[in-house]
Amino acid sequence: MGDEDWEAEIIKPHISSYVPVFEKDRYSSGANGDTFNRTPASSSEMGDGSSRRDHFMRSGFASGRSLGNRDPGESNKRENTSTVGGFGVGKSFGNRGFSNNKFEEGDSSGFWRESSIDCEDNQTRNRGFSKRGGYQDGNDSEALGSSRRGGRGSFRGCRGGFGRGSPNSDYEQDEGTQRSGGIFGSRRSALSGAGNGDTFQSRSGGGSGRGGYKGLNEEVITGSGKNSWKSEAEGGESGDTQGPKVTYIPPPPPEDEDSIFAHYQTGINFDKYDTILVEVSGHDPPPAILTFEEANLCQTLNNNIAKAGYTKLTPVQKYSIPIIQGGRDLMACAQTGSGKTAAFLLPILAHMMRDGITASRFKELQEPECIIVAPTRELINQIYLEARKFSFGTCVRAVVIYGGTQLGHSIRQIVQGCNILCATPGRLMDVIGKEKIGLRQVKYLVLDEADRMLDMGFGPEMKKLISCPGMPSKEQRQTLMFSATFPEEIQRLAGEFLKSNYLFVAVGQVGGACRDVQQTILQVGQYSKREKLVEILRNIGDERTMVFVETKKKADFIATFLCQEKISTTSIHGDREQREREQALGDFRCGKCPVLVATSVAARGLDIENVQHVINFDLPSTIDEYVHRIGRTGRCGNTGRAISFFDLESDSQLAQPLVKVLSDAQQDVPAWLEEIAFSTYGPGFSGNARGNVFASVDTRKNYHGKSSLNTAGFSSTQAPNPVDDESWD
Ligand SMILES: Nc1ncnc2c1ncn2[C@@H]1O[C@H](COP(=O)(O)OP(=O)(O)OP(=O)(O)O)[C@@H](O)[C@H]1O
Repeated sequence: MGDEDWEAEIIKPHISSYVPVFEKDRYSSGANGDTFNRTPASSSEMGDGSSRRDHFMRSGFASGRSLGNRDPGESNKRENTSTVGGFGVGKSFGNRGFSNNKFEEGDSSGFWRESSIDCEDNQTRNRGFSKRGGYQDGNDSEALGSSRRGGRGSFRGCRGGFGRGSPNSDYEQDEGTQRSGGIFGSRRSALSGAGNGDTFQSRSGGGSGRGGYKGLNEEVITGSGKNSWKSEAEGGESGDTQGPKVTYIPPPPPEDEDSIFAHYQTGINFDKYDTILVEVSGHDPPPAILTFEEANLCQTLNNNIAKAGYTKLTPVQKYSIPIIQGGRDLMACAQTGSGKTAAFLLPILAHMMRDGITASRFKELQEPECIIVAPTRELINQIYLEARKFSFGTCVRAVVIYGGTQLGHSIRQIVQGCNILCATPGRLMDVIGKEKIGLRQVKYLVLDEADRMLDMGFGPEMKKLISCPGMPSKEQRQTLMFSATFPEEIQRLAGEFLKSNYLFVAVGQVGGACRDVQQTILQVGQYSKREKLVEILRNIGDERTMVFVETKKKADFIATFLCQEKISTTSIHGDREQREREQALGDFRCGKCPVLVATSVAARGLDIENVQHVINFDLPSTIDEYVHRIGRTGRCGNTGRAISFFDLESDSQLAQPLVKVLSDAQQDVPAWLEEIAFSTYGPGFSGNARGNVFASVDTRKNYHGKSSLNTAGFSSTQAPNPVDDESWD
């Protein structure tokens, strides 16, 4: 059953995007009201669905935020048992300033491939955004999320019908949602969507007074004509003159050395990294290094590496560090949790130390030598913390800026001096537009989660970035791309950003899952999922667990449900305020809430100690997303477990790639899953056939891959890839 059904069901009463606050006298609530302490439920409370339901309905929602007692999957099968509480108490459905504006779709430029996949929101948005003021009759939780933000008027940017990602996910809805319509041109006057010339209505229209179609909680990038690269700083979230201001200033990270260098231990399988095959392709790659000493880093960097607890290089580091030090462009693909961040930070820092830096404090225009972009706020913040750690005690100053926070705060950070700028794309374009950041000195451009940064959600932004005035051409800068997954079509797009002689490093199988994660696929129908989830979580006890669901509203729903079940839970997704997102992550990190229900916004990059379990309550729509999600556990040689609920009705299309990922990672493949894969794809499908170890490698057909064990000296005798005269670049 689709999400639509659920949305239809919940038209009234409205559902808050918040995990509700519960009655304090009954339950011990977390600091932000989001949490419950996990205590075993009494059998009477847990007895059956109806008692749970009653309990759930009775249980408070003190703020009047209510939630229907069903998950999205149950909507039209079960009787509607809408809760008491109504909506809107304390969460206004104020004047959102929606209008009936229509935006002509602009030219989608042809750079990005179109697909026929429609975005989630063509329907829901059309329901939702046509009202001026008042509340939306669309009544999805996104709408509520918007209203929560006090009438900011938002447009989430239908993905224009050409997304690889899950149409209902909010993954893109961090920085890129509202921009994901495949926009290259003006944001103000035209909204590129599917590129088919159709029109669709803006959710926010221009009525927000914010000058366009910003996401629920994002800054917008817009402009037209010669200024089209510029941010609509004056009208955007970041603008000071229009629309409600985003005032959130994130608390500064702790400054003491212990906190800066806090790290978790590598796991028992860390040494097994040495047995992973590595393939480097491209002309004339430098030899890999085996030790940190061989990298010839300066003493301060070496000290910082030691304080960070790094004694041995991971494979991606062994290969990437010399490549970057050699001045080459790089596309590197290595499994989740295997140290890609340090693989680019260390050589960049080494060069900056060697070459000297130019930025000075309190210059109006700061000109960083390095720009790092990542798709989510939490991830870019994490990268910043790594940059801060490795640059500790040096003259290099790293700064982080991201959406959902006060622009003035970002600018204040920048003007204090900025050599490495870690940014989400939207905020980056804002500060460029405000002429706080100049690009002339950029020597290193890093795209973390590069496949995500280049897809239709962020790709247009990235293309704008490299076209910005002042940005050195690709020949003059070093461009570095890292991810655990690199679909071939995205690799092709990357050519526009990279020098033609870039090197491609594949550690293990491109897009493969981390072998340290034990993967289990359970056949669970959607009506049984909640029960199964509770059963699993009770068995798990207090071990840290991330539960992935497909939509924001479901994240709230499941988090609320788990709280009802007295399982300490918090949630993170794109409709939550940044403050709430950070609080949720903090509560999860410190163990106060051992369960984090998340959408795909948390699927990539997040490195949280001790996440022992990932549960895919809903499987994602793409296998790459699956690989990233389960990669939140089993990091850095530690082991982890991933359990996925496979719903026969909705997940069959994933059976075949799942079988492949499981077998490639040497996991048990359930017979029933193979059967589904077989029946879906016919007798030609051979799920267990591993095929080429590097099934998907460097898409430039004229490059031989040179494989080696990452002991660097040893070269395997793998047959060379077929050579083709033609190279796409
Ligand atoms: N050489 C090393 N020795 C010890 N720990 C390391 C080393 N390299 C990285 N780590 C640690 O391993 C963890 C995972 O690293 P990182 O987050 O860079 O992985 P990643 O490959 O970027 O993962 P993802 O694909 O999920 O983004 C971090 O806690 C990091 O500090």
